[in-house]
Amino acid sequence: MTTTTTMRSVPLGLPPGVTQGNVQQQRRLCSSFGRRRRRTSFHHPKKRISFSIGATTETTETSSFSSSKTEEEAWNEDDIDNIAFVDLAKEESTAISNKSGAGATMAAPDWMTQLNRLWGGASEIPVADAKLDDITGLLGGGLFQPLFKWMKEAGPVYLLPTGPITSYVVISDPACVKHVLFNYGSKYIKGTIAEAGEFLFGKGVALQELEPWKMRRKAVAPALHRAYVEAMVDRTFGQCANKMVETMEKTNGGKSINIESKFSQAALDIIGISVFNYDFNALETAAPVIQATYTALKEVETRSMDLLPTWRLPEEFLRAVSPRQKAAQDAVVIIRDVTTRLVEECKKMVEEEEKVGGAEAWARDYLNESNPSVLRYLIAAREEVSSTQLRDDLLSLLVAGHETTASVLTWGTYELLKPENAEQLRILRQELDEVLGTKPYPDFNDLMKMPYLERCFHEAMRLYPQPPVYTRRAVVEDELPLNGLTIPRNQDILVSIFNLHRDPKNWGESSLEFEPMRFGPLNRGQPSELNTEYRYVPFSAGPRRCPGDKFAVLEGVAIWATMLRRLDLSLVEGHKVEMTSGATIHTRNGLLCDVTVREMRTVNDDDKMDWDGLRPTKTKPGDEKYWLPERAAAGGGKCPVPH
Ligand code: HEM
Repeated sequence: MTTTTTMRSVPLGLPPGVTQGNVQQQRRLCSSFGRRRRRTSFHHPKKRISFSIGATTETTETSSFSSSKTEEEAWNEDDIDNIAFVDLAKEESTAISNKSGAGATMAAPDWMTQLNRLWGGASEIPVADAKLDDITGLLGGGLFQPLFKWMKEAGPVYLLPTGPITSYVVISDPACVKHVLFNYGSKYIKGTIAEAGEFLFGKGVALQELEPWKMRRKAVAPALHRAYVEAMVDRTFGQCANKMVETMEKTNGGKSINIESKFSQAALDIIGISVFNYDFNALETAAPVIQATYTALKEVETRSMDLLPTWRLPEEFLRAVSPRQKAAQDAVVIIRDVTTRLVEECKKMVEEEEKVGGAEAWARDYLNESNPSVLRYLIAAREEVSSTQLRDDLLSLLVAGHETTASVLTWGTYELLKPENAEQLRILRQELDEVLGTKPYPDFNDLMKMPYLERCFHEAMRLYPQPPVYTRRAVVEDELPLNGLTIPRNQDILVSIFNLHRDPKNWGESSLEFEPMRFGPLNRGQPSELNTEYRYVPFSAGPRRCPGDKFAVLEGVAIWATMLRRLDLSLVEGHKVEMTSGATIHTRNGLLCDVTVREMRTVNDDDKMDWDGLRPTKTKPGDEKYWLPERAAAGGGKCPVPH
C-alpha cells in the first residue's frame, strides 16, 4: 500500500493555460447574471496565515459556488464565538443522554402510540399514528420514508413514539428547521448520531459536541477555503472523473455496471487525494482500507437505527459475541492505522521543509505546492494538537465527504435516466456539448459556464438529501416558531430534510418530480437555504452547516459532466432500484446500468440553446411562486412563498 506523501498517480499542478488569473477572468466573462463585489480571503485561526485572492473579486452569481447568499443572513464561520453554549453542568447531566439511553429510531406500532399518548400527557404536538404495517418494511430499510407519510397525516411537526418511554419529535416545517439548526449549542445538541458514530469518528469535528466541537471546527473549516477548492477541481476532480469514465468505457456495450459503486470509488479517491494527498486508488484496486471504510460507515448507519442499542455494551464483550461488531471494530483499526501513518509522514515532511524554507514561505505559496492537502494545511499551521486529534478530524472529512456526494450522484443519475426525464437529460447533454465540445473532462472555468448542470445537482439534493434526516436533542425547553408548540428538555428530534424537500406545501404538486428548472429561469441563480427561505436545506444550516459544500458541488458536477458527456447509460430493465437508509440514502441492490461510449460532439453557434428562455416543463401553472427571487431582489428580497 502506498503511503508516500507525494502523489504519483494523479499529476499535480494547474493544467496548461489555467492560472488563478484566467480563472478570475473567466468568472468575469460569465457573470452576465449579476455581480457583486466581495473580498475573498481566509485565515488560519492559530497561525495567522492569511490567504487572499485579489483585493476585490467579481464573482458570477450563476453558480452557488460563488454563493448567492446575502452576507447578513448567512451563517458565518466568525459567528462561532458568539454562540452562547448551554451550560450542561448546570443542566442535569441527563441532558446529553437519551432518557431511555437508547437512541433507537425504530417507530412503534399503534399500541405503543397509545401508551405514549397516555404517558406523554397532554402535549399539544400531534402524535403520528404508527401502524404495524408502516414499520414492517423498516427493518434494514429506511425510516425516512414513513416519516414522509406521517407528515402528510400529522403535519410538519409531530411526535413519533419509538418505544414505551422514548419518542422523537419529527420536524419538517421550514421555519422550525431553521430555528432548531440555528440554535445548535444554546438549545440543541446533535444527540443520537454523535453517540452512535463515536466508535468511528472519535473526537473528530463531525460529531463532537459544544466546546470540543467549536475548537475543532475553528481549526478544520478554514482548510476548505475557496481557493483550495478551486485548485482541487483542476488538480483532482476532473482527473479522477476521467479515470472513472475510462474504467467504464472499457466495458462498452458489455456487462452492466453498478454505477453506485463507481461513484463511491471516485468520491473516495477524490477525498483521499484532497484531504490526505493519498491515492486510495479505489477505482482500480481493492485495498483493505476501502472495504473497511464501507463496513464502518454501514455500522454507524445501523447503530443509529438499532431498535436495541446493544452496541453500548463494552467493546470486548461485543467483539466476542457479535460478528457484526467484530467486523466494525476491525474496520476502524484498519482506517485509523492508515490515517495515523499518513499524519506522521506528513508531519515529518513539514518538519524537513521548515528547516529549509519555513512554514510562512510555504503558506504564501500554498496552492502552488505539490501537496496542498488539508492535512498539510493543518500540520503547517502548527496547531498544538495530538496526532490522534488530527487523525480523527481528517477521518471526519473522509467519512462526511465521501458517501454524501456519491449518493447524490447515484440518485441524480437514476432520475436522469428515467424515461420521463429524457428531456432533462437532453438539455443537460446540450449544455455539456456546447461548453465542453470534444474536451474529455471539464476544468473549473468550464464548470462555471454550466448552470443547468449545477441545477441538476441541486435538484438531486432536493429529492435525495444526504443525510435525509439529522438528529438533534433539546437541552432546554424550547418554543418552536409554529403555533406555540413546545419542545420539552431532553426531547430527541429528527429534522427531516427529506420531508422538507418533498412537501408539496413547499414545492407545489410536482414536488416529487425531477425538474431542475423548478427554481425558475437560470438567471435567477442557484438555490440555497437563504433564497428559498429554508425550503431547501441540502447542507444543513447554522453552526453545524457543512463546511464542504463548495467542494461537494464542484466535485459532483465535475464527475457528472465527464460521465454524461462521454457515456450513454440506460437503466437495466427489470432491475429494482429501491431506497434504503442509513447515514445516507443507499440503493438496496445497486444502480445497474448498461453503458456504451457516446460520440463527442461540438455545437455550432446557430444550434446553441436559448438558455435565458429555458422554462420548467413539469411544474403546474402558478408554481412560479416557488421560483427563486429575481436577482435584483436577491439581496434583500422577500421569498414569494408564503409560510
Ligand atoms: C453532496 C455532498 C455533501 C452533502 C449533501 C453534505 C451534507 C452535510 C450535512 C447536511 C452536514 C450537517 C449535518 C447536521 O447538521 O447534522 C454536513 C456536515 C459536515 N460535512 Fe458535509 N456534505 C457533503 C459533502 C462534504 C464534503 C465533500 C466534505 C469535506 C470535504 C464535507 C465535510 C463535512 C464536515 C466536516 C461536516 C461536519 C461539520 C460540523 O459538524 O461542524 N461534507 N455535511
